[in-house]
Amino acid sequence: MSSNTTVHESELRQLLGAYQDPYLGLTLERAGSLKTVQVANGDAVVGVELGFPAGRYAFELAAELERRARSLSWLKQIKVNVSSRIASHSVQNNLKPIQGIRNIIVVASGKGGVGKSTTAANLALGLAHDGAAVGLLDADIYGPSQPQMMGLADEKPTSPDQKTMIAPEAYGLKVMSIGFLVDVEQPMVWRGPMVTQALVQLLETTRWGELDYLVVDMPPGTGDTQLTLSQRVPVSGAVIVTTPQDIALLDARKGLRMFQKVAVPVLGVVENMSTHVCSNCGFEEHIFGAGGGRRMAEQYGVELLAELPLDIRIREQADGGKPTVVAEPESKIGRAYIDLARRTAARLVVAGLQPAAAFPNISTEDT
Ligand SMILES: Nc1ncnc2c1ncn2[C@@H]1O[C@H](COP(=O)(O)OP(=O)(O)OP(=O)(O)O)[C@@H](O)[C@H]1O
Repeated sequence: MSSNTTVHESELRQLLGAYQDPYLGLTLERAGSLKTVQVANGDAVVGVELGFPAGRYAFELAAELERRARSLSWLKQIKVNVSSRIASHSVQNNLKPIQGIRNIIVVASGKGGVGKSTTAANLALGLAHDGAAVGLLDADIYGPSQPQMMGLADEKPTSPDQKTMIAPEAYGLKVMSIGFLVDVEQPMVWRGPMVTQALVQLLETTRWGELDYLVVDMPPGTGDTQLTLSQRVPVSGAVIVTTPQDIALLDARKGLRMFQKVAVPVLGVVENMSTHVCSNCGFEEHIFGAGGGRRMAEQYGVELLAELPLDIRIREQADGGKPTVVAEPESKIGRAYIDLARRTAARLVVAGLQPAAAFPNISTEDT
């Protein structure tokens, strides 16, 4: 290799390595994503490997890096190849990961009705949209809504061997729900330990196959059931869904505290129904005040993963069995959900690189 080539390679590596990835919030160098840089006679080939599913962003990133590289006077041609490799991230240290499932992401809320299930469905679909193998476990025992939302209300799991269950599939996702097995019209009268046991069994007896991510729609709230579940399920990270009122009433903070207690990294917060979009004129308004989610995220040192509007289409599409990411992936809201998925997966990567960054800055004395 000529010394010129070595100099060119290190110049190119330095230039591209300094690129700040918007999802990771880190440079490619710091994230360890710049895998190969080869230069021969002024022609360069670069390999970038992201730790999260990137979908179209892979092409956008490649184009951006190629554009930056063209500032180098010696460069004749460049080809940047961006790929994704999703690693298994660590789980609470007393638990064993479930074979075949690389990462379990739980979606939780401080209280009911904040849009946790809708967010979980669109997050799972967003990850799949970007190319990941994804499963969705509806653990919302008090109101299992994933069968309806995923258009699987008339489906049931099958169990040819009477020991394991084959989950129904929708939009490329394996979906398992307590709602497939119990009558959703009947109020659940199970006590905490029964709930946890049933859900752990559901998780362990489903044939998930190889999954990059299993998204778990948790029961709403932060009581004993949720706490035990967070201790029993080997979780890589948690997403907390809130509304502006939830933030004002500090319900969301209970969620942060619960995951801190069980040493599960909080990947971030989603502020749902943060604005209202008028179905007549499309006007978007902060009816509950602006910036609550951002302020809370800053205060507790967690990421604000998304701010989603209160929009009738989100409800209609979810209730109609076709959540926004599949109904309208190119719409503003569809793109916001896909962005949420990328951001969440990227936070897992960062949590692996900088473990302390994923723990909320909340004192245990706080209630
Ligand atoms: N951003 C939104 N815009 C409009 N409607 C929404 C939005 N998010 C959720 N909804 C609707 O609000 C209702 C409650 O949402 P969802 O079931 O997701 O909440 P949840 O927090 O999971 O509730 P639960 O605690 O009862 O399980 C649903 O009808 C859903 O379609």
